Amino acid sequence: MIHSRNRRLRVNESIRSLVRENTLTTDDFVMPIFVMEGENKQEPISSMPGIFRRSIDLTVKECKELFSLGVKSVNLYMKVSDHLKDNTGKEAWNKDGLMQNTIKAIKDAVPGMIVMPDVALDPYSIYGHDGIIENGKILNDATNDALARMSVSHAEAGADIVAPSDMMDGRVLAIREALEESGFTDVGILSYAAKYASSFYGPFRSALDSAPKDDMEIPKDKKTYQMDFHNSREALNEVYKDVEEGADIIMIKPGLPYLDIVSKVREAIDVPIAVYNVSGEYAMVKAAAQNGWLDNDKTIIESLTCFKRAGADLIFTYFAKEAAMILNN
Ligand SMILES: NCc1[nH]cc(CCC(=O)O)c1CC(=O)O
Ligand SMILES: [Mg+2]
Repeated sequence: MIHSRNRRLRVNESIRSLVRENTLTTDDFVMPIFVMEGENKQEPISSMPGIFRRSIDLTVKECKELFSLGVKSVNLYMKVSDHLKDNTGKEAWNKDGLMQNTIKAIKDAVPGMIVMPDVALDPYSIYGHDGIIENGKILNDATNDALARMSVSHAEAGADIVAPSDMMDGRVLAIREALEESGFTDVGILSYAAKYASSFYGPFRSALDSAPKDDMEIPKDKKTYQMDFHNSREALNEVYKDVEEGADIIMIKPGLPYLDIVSKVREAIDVPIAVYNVSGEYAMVKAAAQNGWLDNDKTIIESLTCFKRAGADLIFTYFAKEAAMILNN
């Protein structure tokens, strides 16, 4: 006769919720946002149904809505006009640039919103790379100087936390030192510490027109700086270094196919862990849901909860608004 019956704790929703180990709330969400020049403009991103590029005014409106739904952080990406792109990425630290003006506008309208600008050169690079290029190579240290200037200009505009997503070595230290020297001791760094070279970034790159250019003279992919997806121990090596250099929060990216990495890093470190449910993961769920092959709402909540189970504290997800509406109901 069996005495131990695990099904006892599953007989109804009340008992299930009583013994539940992880809970998803809107407190966990960071919403990535795409911004473009202009006024009263909103353009759909075809590979990401339900996601738009918006001008600053409509972005502010969206932020108010997000905040009222309980989403208290946004991660900002700029669609940079072609004529502003070059190899140095200098538009990235223009005091009057699209990013800087967006940060100011959001902090003015929704002061409680945690604003996390993306720090990386790719949207500003004529080559679509996260670094400055010389003789066909991505320069590490020169790129770090640029990222530090960019971060300080974000802090001057009012950013709460800068989020370097480039994967140059030593950039967390370079950014931390520049922020300290400029007096921004309270501006945090969320570092994309273990970021893999992934096919799941496709829809994002088309949203910003930021894919590496097909040119014989430059690397055709990001494999000399982003990590090799065959590796897992290497993620710890990356994370330890960024924490030592002063990262306040570290990020694992992509998300769903990389939950083993999240779990492994969770066991190794005690700083908050962010995970990025990237554009390709969003596109897969949306495509299946639109075909009636998956239940949209249930699949979203299950996927996001799995990030919590794996050990993530914060979730960057394009589902943030939709998931907040589902959870609030
Ligand atoms: N610095 C680039 C950057 N920052 C965030 C993403 C991807 C996000 C997503 O796919 O949702 C990328 C793309 C890339 O590395 O090419
Ligand atoms: Mg690193």
